[in-house]
Amino acid sequence: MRIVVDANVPAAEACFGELGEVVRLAGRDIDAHAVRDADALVVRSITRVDEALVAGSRLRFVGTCTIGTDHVDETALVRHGIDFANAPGCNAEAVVDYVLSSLLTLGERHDWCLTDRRVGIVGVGNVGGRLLTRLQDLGVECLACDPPRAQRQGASGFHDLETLIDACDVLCLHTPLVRDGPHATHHLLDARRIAELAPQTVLVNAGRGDCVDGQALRGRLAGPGDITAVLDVWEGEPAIDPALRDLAAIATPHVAGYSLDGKLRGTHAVYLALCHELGLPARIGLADLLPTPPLRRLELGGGLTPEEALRLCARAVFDVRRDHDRLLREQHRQGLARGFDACRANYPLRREFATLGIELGEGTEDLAPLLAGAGFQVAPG
Ligand SMILES: NC(=O)C1=CN([C@@H]2O[C@H](COP(=O)(O)OP(=O)(O)OC[C@H]3O[C@@H](n4cnc5c(N)ncnc54)[C@H](O)[C@@H]3O)[C@@H](O)[C@H]2O)C=CC1
Ligand SMILES: O=C(O)C(=O)[C@H](O)COP(=O)(O)O
Repeated sequence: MRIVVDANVPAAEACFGELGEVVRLAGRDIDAHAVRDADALVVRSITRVDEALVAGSRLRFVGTCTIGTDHVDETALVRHGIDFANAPGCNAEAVVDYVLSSLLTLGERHDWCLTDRRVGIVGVGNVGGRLLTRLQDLGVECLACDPPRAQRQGASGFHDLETLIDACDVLCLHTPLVRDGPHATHHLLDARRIAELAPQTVLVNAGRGDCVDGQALRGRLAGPGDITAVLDVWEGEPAIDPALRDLAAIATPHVAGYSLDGKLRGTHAVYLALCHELGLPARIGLADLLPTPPLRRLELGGGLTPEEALRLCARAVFDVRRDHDRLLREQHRQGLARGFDACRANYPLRREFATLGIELGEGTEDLAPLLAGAGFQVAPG
């Protein structure tokens, strides 16, 4: 059994190696020729899996170690009798860490507290739902917008996008890219909606680049310049618009979900699906793959405001400013596309907030609900 695997899938040998011969290829180099003799294909989001890729192959399984599936033509796979799996929820916690790190950074820069903001969440699935829970646990007021869920479950608890645009200080997009149909998300934030954002709004896009009209956003940032953008995803990746990048307060190369935990969950979910497909027992557990985190415990003394304590703990695990700086540096060094991809291929070790245990020293016990709400493990000192 020959299994072609994207080079950016961690632990592929450990998982898929016991099922067959693993052939590693850069995601952008996986083409029809590369999969012609493959039985299974394991990708991430940058390989377009369509009729042209699979038609002349003997593939019987395709797995993507990602949440998003917009790079996969599932109809073509069905046509060719190829089974398909993705990894729902695998890196949702990492994306939430990314959003919290970004908002804590902007709060520090602009002298506001996260807990004073009203946050609108567009797309309340695995990512948006966990963001909602963590923000509410932090005491942040949130409004949710998810028309497909509202249609299925009833409108209670959901608002329309216009309400969020009118009422929220922060707007976080966590929608999949859907090109057609009643809930299409392509340019969900189009020129009109971008113009309607109130001055001082913070827009976070960690869904898909095409959900926002980048040209209109660039115009708003370059013209009035009265809103703030945090962009992890872009139209035209990897050759993103450098003018938009330079206008974004935080610009990162599609790495919001790039915790090691999230990536390994993605690999493991697809491994389980392939084992199931082959009727074989899954011998590798997720715990076998996850190494001990480099920082396991942090003890807080006194003297910090709640927001400072939160920022300190968040930055001990993940600091989004590192990824912003790396993107600028690598794109200046290597050019837009190569720099973008290099940041992702050589991504430094990152763990999730939940891997850090926080001990509360005397006088800091009151911070427990806040830090637990942010996702850390909190133990009394
Ligand atoms: N930047 C990154 O590294 C990552 C980006 N993503 C992106 O985030 C997306 C969301 O991820 P999950 O929450 O795990 O997916 P999910 O499928 O669990 O949730 C997506 C939610 O969006 C809602 N939705 C669909 N159309 C909508 C519309 N027009 N308006 C508002 N809501 C709408 C759906 O009903 C669903 O509840 C993924 O599809 C992927 O494109 C996911 C992980 C990492
Ligand atoms: O899971 C998703 O969906 C994502 O957007 C991934 O984090 C993207 O990772 P790569 O496919 O770009 O490695």
